[in-house]
Amino acid sequence: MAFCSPHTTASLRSPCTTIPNSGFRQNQVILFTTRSSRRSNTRHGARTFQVSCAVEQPIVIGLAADSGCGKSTFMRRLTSVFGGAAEPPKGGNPDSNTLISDTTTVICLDDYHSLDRTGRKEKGVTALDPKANDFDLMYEQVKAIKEGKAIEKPIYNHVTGLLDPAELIQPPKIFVIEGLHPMYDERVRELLDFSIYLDISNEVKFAWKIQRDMAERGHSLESIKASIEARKPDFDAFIDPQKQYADAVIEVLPTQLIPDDNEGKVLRVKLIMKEGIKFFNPVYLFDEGSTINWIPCGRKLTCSYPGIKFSYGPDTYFGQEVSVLEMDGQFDRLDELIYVESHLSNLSTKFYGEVTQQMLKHADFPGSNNGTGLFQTIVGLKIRDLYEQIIAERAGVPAEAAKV
Ligand SMILES: Nc1ncnc2c1ncn2[C@@H]1O[C@H](COP(=O)(O)OP(=O)(O)OP(=O)(O)O)[C@@H](O)[C@H]1O
Ligand SMILES: O=C(CO)[C@H](O)[C@H](O)COP(=O)(O)O
Repeated sequence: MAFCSPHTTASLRSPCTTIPNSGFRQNQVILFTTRSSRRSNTRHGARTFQVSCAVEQPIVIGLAADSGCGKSTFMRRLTSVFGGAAEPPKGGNPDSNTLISDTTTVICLDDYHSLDRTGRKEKGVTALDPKANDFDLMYEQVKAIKEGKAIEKPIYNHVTGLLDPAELIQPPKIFVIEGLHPMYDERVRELLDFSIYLDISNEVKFAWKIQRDMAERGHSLESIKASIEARKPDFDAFIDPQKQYADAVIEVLPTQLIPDDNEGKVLRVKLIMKEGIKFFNPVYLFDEGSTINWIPCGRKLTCSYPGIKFSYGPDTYFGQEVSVLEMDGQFDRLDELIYVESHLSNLSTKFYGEVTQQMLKHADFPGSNNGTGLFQTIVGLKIRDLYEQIIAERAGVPAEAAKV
């Protein structure tokens, strides 16, 4: 237990002062307890009370996906839910893969490649192969962060293909590990408070890769095809199986609204949510646990061809009970999303229309007119809620008191 200052009246959001050699620092998650009784004197709402404060350990979120499958876009939506912009560490390596905001630090697990680009080529392994990654170090460092300790994390430089000198990472409130293998190693998996897998079907992955790598990186169609084919066996062996461990999966498929569609522009997106996860109540449409098909196009929602279809219901996924919310099609007018939002429950919003507001705020992000953006935003809100509930439980206060 570290003291802010004895007998200070403070609010839940007040920062502690730095306590030398304590491992505690300013602006970390702070829990308040009185010395006499934890529960009876904790702050809720506008009441304040005399406190001492202890810094809590970060919560750890895992986000898994193949390269080019929307992890960065998802992270931008997540950090926005917490209210701040994420930036690379100030004054550090310009090729750092890390993004830091007031609340979150996102590290890219590519930084745990044990073989650089040349090393992989010499050994004939891809970056997806566990042999090219240092899982012992990954485990030790994620564990250290979770215990509230700073780490010296290596950097994999995507510009040069080399392993650069390490960067200092301080424990944040929310630590996100994104990349190819957040749920691969059982020890790392056990450290995760919540995990997400972005499951992009081959057809869609191909369409996105072409769009980005041809338009933005000058790659040829043939080289993109070859790169996808070369990665596929290792993707199937080491990356894809992680989805069975995820608490939420966002699955992106070609639309079923256009027969034999091969353009990949209209998407069918599923949000697969595991049942029975502490602090995570799956979102539902109309009636929890029922099976629902809903075509909202009409007076309240403008839909051009091929329209929009929602489905919701219980299912099983790798033998586990899940709820699945599905959206096929795309929005014509994003402001009308409020109509859809008003029919969804358990969204963990703080006010009516927060999903729509978030979507409008980032209307220029890829996927903002379809289920990818909608479900990424919803998962971001669920993570905020999970965070607040974990913090509240640790503090022994009602969840309301730990709102960010
Ligand atoms: N929801 C989406 N809808 C359409 N295109 C998308 C979507 N998400 C991502 N993309 C496309 O995929 C590209 C890669 O997205 P993003 O940078 O978020 O992925 P990433 O997983 O972080 O990639 P990498 O690991 O290679 O850095 C984007 O430039 C965009 O072209
Ligand atoms: O799958 C990847 C994850 O982003 C990359 O291909 C891997 O990190 C290797 O990077 P590079 O191609 O820059 O050498």
